Amino acid sequence: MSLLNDQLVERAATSAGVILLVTASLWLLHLVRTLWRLRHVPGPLLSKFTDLYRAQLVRTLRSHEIHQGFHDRYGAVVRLGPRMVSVSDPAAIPTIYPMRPGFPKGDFYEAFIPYLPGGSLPAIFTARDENLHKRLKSPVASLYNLSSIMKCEPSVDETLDVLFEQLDTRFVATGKTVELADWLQYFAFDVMGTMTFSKRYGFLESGADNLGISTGIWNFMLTVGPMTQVPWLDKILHKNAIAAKLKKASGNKIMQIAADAVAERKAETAAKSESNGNGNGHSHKSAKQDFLGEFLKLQSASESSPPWAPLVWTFSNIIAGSDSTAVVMRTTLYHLLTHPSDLARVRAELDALPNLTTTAETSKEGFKYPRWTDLNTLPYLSACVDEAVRLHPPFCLALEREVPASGVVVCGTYLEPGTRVGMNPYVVNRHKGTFGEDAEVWRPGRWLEGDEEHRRKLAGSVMTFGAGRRVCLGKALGVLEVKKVVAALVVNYEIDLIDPKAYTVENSYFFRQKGILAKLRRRQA
Ligand code: HEM
Repeated sequence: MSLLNDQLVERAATSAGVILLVTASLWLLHLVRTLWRLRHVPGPLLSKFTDLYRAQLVRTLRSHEIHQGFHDRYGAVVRLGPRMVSVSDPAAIPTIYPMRPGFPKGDFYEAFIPYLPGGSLPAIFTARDENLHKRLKSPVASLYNLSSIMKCEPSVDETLDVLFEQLDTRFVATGKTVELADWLQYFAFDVMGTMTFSKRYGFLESGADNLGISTGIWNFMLTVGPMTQVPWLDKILHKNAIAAKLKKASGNKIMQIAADAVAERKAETAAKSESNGNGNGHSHKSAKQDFLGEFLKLQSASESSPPWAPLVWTFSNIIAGSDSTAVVMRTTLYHLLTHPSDLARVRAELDALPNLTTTAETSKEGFKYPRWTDLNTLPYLSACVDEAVRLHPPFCLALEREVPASGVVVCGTYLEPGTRVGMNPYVVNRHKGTFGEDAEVWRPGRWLEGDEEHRRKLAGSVMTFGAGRRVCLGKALGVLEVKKVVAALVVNYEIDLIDPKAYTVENSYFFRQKGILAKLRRRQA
C-alpha cells in the first residue's frame, strides 16, 4: 500500500514538473519572441515587456507629456508596448491612416464599447470591422457635411440665447466670478442635445451637471484611458457578464440617454401618424428637424443599416461631439484671454462685420450673433481656432491601427503584421520639423504665413481630428460651434480673467481643462 502511494506521489511530482517545465518554456519563448519582434525599435525598457507600463503612464494623467518626452529622447518611432509602436512624424500620416480600407483600428478601441448583456454595441467611432463601419457611416455621412450643418446654426443661436441669459443673470448682474471652463462645457452639451434630439439636457438652466453626464464621461475616461493600453485586462475586468453584474459601466448612462431619446421619438412619431389616421407607425412626415429625425428616416430607408443604428448614431453624437468641442472652445478662449493683442485683433475683425445683428427670431436680450457665413471668412479668428485645435487636441493618446498582413515601413522602420501602430495628436501637432522651433507655444500667426502649399502642409500635419478613412465625421460641425460661441462671447462681453495660472489640464485619453475664472461685463453697443 505504501509502495503504491510512493509511486503515485512520484508520478504526480513528475507530471507537475513536466507541466511546469512546458509552461516555463512557453513563457520564455513568448518573452523572447516579444522582445525580438520589435527589437529594432527603441523605447523605454519596461515597454518591451508589458503593456501595463503604458497603462500606468495614462493613470498619471500626464501621458501626453511623457509620450512627447519619449519621442524627444528616442526619435520618431518609439516602442510603447511589446507589440505597440508610436510615431511622431506627420510625414507618416498617409501611411498609417490611409483613405483606402485595409489598415483597421486596433483593439485599443474595444475599451470604449459599452458592454451590454447580450453583446457589445459598436458605434461609427469604435467599429473595427471595416464592413460594419461602412454600413454605419455611409447612410449618415452626408448629414455632417458643410451644407447640411449650416442648417444647425439656428439651434446654436437658440442655445447661445440660453447661455447668455444665464451669464447675465448669474454673473454680470451680481459681479460673481464665472468658471467659463464649466459653462463652455454646459453649452457644448446643450447645443448637441438641441441639434441631436431637440432637447437640452438642462446644463445651462441649472448651471450644473445635474444629470451627472459630464462627470460620468470623465469617470468613464478615467477607467477607459488606461484600459485602451491593455485590452486583454479590460476583457477580464470590465467586458464580461460577471463584471457587468458587479458594477454598472459608466458608458451605459450615455447609452441610456440615447436609448430613451430614440424610444420617445419613435413613440411620438407613431402617435402622430395614428392621429393623422394613416396608421403607419413608420411615417416620419412630421419628424422634428434634428439629427434623430434624420437618423430614423435614413435607417428605415436603408436596407444595409441595422435596426439599432439610430441608437448608436445618437450615442455617437453625444459621446463624440460634446466634450471634444468643449475642449477646443476652452483652449481658444483661454489663449485669447491670455493674449490681449490676439483678442483685440479678433474683436476688430468681428466688430467690422456688416451683418453683426441680433437674430430677431431667437434673441430676447439684444445679444449679437455673427453669422457662420461671415465667421468662416475671418482670417485671424480662423487662425486662432486652428492654433487651439493644434495645441490641445481633445484626444491625447496614439490613435492605434493594426498593421495589415503585408507589414509596413514607417519612417524607415519595418513593422511586422499585427503590430499596433499609432500617432498621438498631442505629440504630432508639436513636431518641430513641421511647425517650427516654437511649436510648443500659442502663435496663431503661423497659420497666416508662407504660401498656400505651406499652409496646406501645416493643416495636413495636424492630427486633432484624426486622419484618412476614419477622420472625424463631425469636424465641420465642431468648428462651427467653436467659432460661433467664441465670436459671440467676444462680441457681447468684456471678459477679465482673474488668474491665468488657475488653468489646469489633465489627460486620460480625453483631455480636460479647468480654471478659466473670470468676471464678465456686457459690452456697450
Ligand atoms: C472639435 C471637436 C472634435 C474633435 C477634436 C474630434 C476628434 C475626433 C477624432 C480624433 C476622431 C478620430 C479618432 C480615431 O481615429 O480614433 C473622431 C472621430 C469621430 N468623430 Fe469627432 N471630434 C470632434 C467633434 C465631433 C462632433 C461634433 C461629432 C458629431 C456630432 C463627431 C463625431 C465623430 C464620429 C462619428 C467619429 C468617427 C468617424 C469614423 O470612425 O468614421 N466629432 N473625432
